[in-house]
Amino acid sequence: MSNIAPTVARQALRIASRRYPSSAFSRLASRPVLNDVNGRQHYVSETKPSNATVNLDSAIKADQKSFLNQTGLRPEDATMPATGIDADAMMSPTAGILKQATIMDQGTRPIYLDMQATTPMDPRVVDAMLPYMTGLYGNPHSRTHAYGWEVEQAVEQARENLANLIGADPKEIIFTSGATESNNMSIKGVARFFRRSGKKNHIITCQTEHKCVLDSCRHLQDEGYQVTYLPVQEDGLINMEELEAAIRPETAIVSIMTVNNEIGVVQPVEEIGKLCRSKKIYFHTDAAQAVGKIPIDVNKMNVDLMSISGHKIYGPKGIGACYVRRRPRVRLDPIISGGGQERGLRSGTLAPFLAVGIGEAARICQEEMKYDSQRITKLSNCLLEGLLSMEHTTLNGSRDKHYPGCVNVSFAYVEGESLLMGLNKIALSSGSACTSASLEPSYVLRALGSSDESAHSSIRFGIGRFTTEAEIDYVLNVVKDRVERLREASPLWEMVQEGIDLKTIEWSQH
Ligand SMILES: Cc1ncc(COP(=O)(O)O)c(C=O)c1O
Ligand code: FES
Repeated sequence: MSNIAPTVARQALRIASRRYPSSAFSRLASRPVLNDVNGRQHYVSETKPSNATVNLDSAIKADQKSFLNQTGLRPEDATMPATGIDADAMMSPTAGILKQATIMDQGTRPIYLDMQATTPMDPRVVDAMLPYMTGLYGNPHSRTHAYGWEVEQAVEQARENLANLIGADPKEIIFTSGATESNNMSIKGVARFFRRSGKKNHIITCQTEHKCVLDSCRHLQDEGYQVTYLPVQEDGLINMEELEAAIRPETAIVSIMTVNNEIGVVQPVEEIGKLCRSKKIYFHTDAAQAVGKIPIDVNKMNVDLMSISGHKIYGPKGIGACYVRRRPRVRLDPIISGGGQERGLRSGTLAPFLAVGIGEAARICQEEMKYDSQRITKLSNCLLEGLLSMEHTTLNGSRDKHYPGCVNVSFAYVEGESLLMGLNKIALSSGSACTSASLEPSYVLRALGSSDESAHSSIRFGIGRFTTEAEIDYVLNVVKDRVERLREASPLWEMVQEGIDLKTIEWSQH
């Protein structure tokens, strides 16, 4: 079907473009098509071939080559440590670094280092989705004709890809709108099922979870549930003994995330799973930041429910999945009722183009995890070594139990917001996207025991599949420069340089 699908889509496009000559349809229809080695067709972007048809390595090399052509730099200059390169010169319109920030052609943009908030869609994902937005428009739940069958087949293939990525059975994958919905569905669903049986009324989670987990628990407290919010240690990890001590006979579910979105620490999920299984308690993990980035096996980890998000794995926004174990069977009440789709757990017509998107994203993640992980680790080490070479600079969270694509660093004696403003040519965040609008210090860093000042002076650098070495060089150079300048302007920094211990000073109150 993969051979037929794009052909049908192109036919639909041709018809639509004849009918609406000045529409997006006609622009799409006039784009040339390339066949890949499997005979699949891909639309070619207006300026360069789709990445679907080129090896990523050669794409990166081609990008570097055009960067060098534009800048006139020699290859050895472009890859050498950042110190010799003037950061502002690199950002000049002729330098091309801004354009390198995005693989799409949407004009110049800041360098994107906010991969925890969202990732750009991989062009191969866009290619896979396109036919399902045009010619293949059937309802996947239609059983009586080909329009339904052909999209159902594509949705099931996507389900299989996701299942393969986490070592599950495709029947255990429930499509949702994203990790927020999957978290709500898992925690509220299990809690409400148990309340009906009147046996269990206790949940265990952790203080550094994503807001949607914490808020789901708060809602359940309003409904009469008891919730334990476990603290974390200084390195951001939970203490297994504290978890064990928190378990009660009435505990229905333990919800602890795999990779933290602010500091990148990896919780001991395998141990948590083992403990929960031995106590016959369901284990849910929010793996939005982990799936596709680090190896995940739901059976090895004894996970019963797992939340996954499309837009964190180079797939589309608005779709995610929930892994719900079948053996032993996990019981939960659906939060969305209706036509009984998705094993009755999530009613509503599926969006096939989004399902195909997350499925293709999962396939690519699985195929390229080793390669991506090596690249990201190399870039991350480079960035981290460079940042930590500045004095009074620390990594937040554990260094060894850590996903390298998330580097959260505290710059003492620098005000975080001023630093972010000084770094306006880099898209960065000082915490999670949903809370960064407030100037409150991050609750995650506070839970690690950071002071307000330290939490305020922290920045999260998110490295991903399309981040380049030149970008990291540039970022390192500018951050060093801005931190130095801000510190030079700080009276506190001057006192520290003079050897005064700030803790011994009694500040007068006005
Ligand atoms: C750990 C974690 N959980 C849940 C979410 C929410 O995911 P979604 O945007 O798919 O609802 C995010 C993303 O912000 C996240 O980082
Ligand atoms: S020196 Fe390796 S990424 Fe900068």
